Amino acid sequence: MSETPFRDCLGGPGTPVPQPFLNNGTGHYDGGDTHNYNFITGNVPCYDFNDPVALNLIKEQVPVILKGADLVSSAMKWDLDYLSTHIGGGRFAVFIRNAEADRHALVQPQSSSNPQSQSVQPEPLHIFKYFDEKKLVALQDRSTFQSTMVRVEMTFQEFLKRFHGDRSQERVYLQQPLNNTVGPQIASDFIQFNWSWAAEHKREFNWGPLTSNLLLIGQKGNITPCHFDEQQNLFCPLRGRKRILLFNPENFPYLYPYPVHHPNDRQSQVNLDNPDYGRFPKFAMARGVQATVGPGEILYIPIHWWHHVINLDDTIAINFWHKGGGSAPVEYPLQARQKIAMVRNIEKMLLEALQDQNELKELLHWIVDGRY
Ligand SMILES: O=C(O)CCC(=O)C(=O)O
Ligand SMILES: [Fe+2]
Repeated sequence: MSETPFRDCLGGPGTPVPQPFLNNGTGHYDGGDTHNYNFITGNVPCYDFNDPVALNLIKEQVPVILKGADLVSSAMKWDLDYLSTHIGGGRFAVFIRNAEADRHALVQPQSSSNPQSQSVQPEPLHIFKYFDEKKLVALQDRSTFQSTMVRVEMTFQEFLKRFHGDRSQERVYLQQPLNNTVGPQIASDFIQFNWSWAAEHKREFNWGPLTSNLLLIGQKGNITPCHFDEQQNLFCPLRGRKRILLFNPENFPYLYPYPVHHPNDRQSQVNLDNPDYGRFPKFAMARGVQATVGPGEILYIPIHWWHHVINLDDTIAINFWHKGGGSAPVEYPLQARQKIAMVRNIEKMLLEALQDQNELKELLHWIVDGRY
């Protein structure tokens, strides 16, 4: 119970430590976990599913692992074969990283004088840094964005072919909200989720409505780099383990998020595996916690908490994203998450007024330089 919150959890003392990433001699990344990150100072606590201490932590927006959870018991049988048979003929969003595309990107001349864009090398193949396609279309200075990741919609069978392909040449990550194209067996499993638990606790936690259940199917070694979401998240691994590094919202200035208009909005510019302290000196002040979670466990990722997700195995997971709620009375001083929402709104408001993304930086200097 509460006195030994780490007992019997994947990430707790006495449990297997994630094995080092293997470089299997072919020079390509082979999953696992090399790093003892010096900015990680502790483990996320782990409690029984219905332990009131855990439920209270969620209410206070503190990450926690729930074990013995029966929220998605009916999906514990989901594996690639089962999904392949039952998921139906719909199309699924798949992010693709491809070595050939990276080679091509490297020889493209950079047209801009922007120093950032000239020094950018494509990320290693296993990094899936999310980008917002709508923001990409609206981006005025394209030279500030470089990605060789593409999002392609394909059938599950097409995805499987790529999933089992040569991972030194191509990596894939399926990330698709469950929708009504799934076959009747998956729909029936979905209906059997413990929706009464979810509804009751959503109320107790003061969350808004459920927005989606994202299905994620990733390859061992794939990484979703450090970002935050504007949603409350109950993250449920179904197959394989994930190691997740988490930073509270106070770390916002230390993690250097891209500007709100940038396609990589909400992502950190810092590479956690090789931080550039010259460009991002305040990253030295970042402090985080970690969790290794597997099937039968749920990780609560609070809204505005940064998270960096490492797939230690081939994985299948489903999340429950909820709107934040926000009916709590405002107390001063404001909390970091409230300041983040405020900062984002101010950036959006100024952009709308200026109608030019390139003018924003100068205007912000007008406000601050020599004055504050
Ligand atoms: O599992 C992953 O790779 C990413 C999950 C994530 O970022 C989320 O559910 O918000
Ligand atoms: Fe996320």
